Amino acid sequence: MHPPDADTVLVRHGELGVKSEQVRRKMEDRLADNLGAMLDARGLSGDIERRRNRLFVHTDRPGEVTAAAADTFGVSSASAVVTVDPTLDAIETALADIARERYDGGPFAVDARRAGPADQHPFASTDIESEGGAAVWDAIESLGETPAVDLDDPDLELFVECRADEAFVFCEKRDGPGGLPLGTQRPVVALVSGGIDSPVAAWKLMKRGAPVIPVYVDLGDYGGPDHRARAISTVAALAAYAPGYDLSVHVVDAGDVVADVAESLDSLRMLALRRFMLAVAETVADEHGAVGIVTGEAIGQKSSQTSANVAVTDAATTLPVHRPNLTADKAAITDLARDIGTFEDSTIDAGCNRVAPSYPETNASLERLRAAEPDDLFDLAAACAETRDVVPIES
Ligand SMILES: Nc1ncnc2c1ncn2[C@@H]1O[C@H](COP(=O)(O)OP(=O)(O)OP(=O)(O)O)[C@@H](O)[C@H]1O
Repeated sequence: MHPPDADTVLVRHGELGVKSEQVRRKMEDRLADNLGAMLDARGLSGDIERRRNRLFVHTDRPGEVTAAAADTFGVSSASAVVTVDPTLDAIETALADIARERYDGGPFAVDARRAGPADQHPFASTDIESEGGAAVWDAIESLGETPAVDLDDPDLELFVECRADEAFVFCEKRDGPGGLPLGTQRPVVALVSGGIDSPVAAWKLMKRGAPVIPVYVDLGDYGGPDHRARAISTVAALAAYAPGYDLSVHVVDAGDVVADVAESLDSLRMLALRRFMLAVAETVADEHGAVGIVTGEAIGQKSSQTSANVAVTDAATTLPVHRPNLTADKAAITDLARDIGTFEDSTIDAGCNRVAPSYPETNASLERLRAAEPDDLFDLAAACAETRDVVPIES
């Protein structure tokens, strides 16, 4: 919901404000570029104006631009605003106009803030709230309704940000993902299986500014075309957050290796496969200048993810393995998957065969694992990675 006359979207970016001037400016540039790409991807137009600690998008489609900003990494919140003179009269008029158009029953509240030196305006923020509140009250009465105020749980919340030269009046603060603008960190390889967890993990790295290079390891008879298609469609859902970035999926055909490992290893099977996948990811990372690998693992969620097993799988690569889900409960990961739009694709029935053994090791030692896994496991990983397919994804 936005003011009927809104022609500007105010975009806030929380964490950038604490950076040094130089870093902040670079990150703001990146954020403005990413927001521009997001608008283009959605067929929206708008002039992006940069001001200290804020971006302003001047647009004739404020609702859709607000939604686009709220999907852009680095944005903490966005509001479609009407801009008025920083006088009590002008603010009251704007508040009353919004109330007349947007009131739909229930209590209201006015929340005002004033930025800048205290003597800049001949009124305080509390004056805006009380005088503005009275104007809203009258506006609701003029509709033949009975107004009520509830500062804690209003149905209609009206906001005012009053600055030296102008005041912004709005009725929604839409939360963005927060984090940092995409592209402000070096890329990482994302091992994406298409399950619930790994797309969420990749999204979390993107949220902190790191572009991802998705890698899917095709398990052959243990996976199949549906499993592969599922992984690709979860990446397509992630790509909606990253217009202008290449999220092509690197599909590595590992059917023979998986079959071999499944036949020759029992309780250590999954750990050898995970190490194989990390080695595949490292090969792709080296080619693309990526500086880490992200997986969807969470401590103890599966037998291959006990704290002991995570330690032995890590030893397969010299790159850092990022596990942003590490301490998250499954329910929280699933909620986030729903919020970011990957859940639906992740839960398509992929009809794959179970590769996990009935009695998996939960406390593996590196010595035992090295002795059991094929001697040339990492050479095989490099060879499979070399012959991979790259599946383009539209963003
Ligand atoms: N076929 C695969 N291709 C790429 N990465 C994979 C694949 N299978 C597993 N991984 C990586 O290893 C992690 C742990 O594997 P696990 O077997 O728990 O995955 P999953 O349950 O199939 O999927 P998810 O972890 O995404 O829910 C995954 O989160 C993912 O990062």
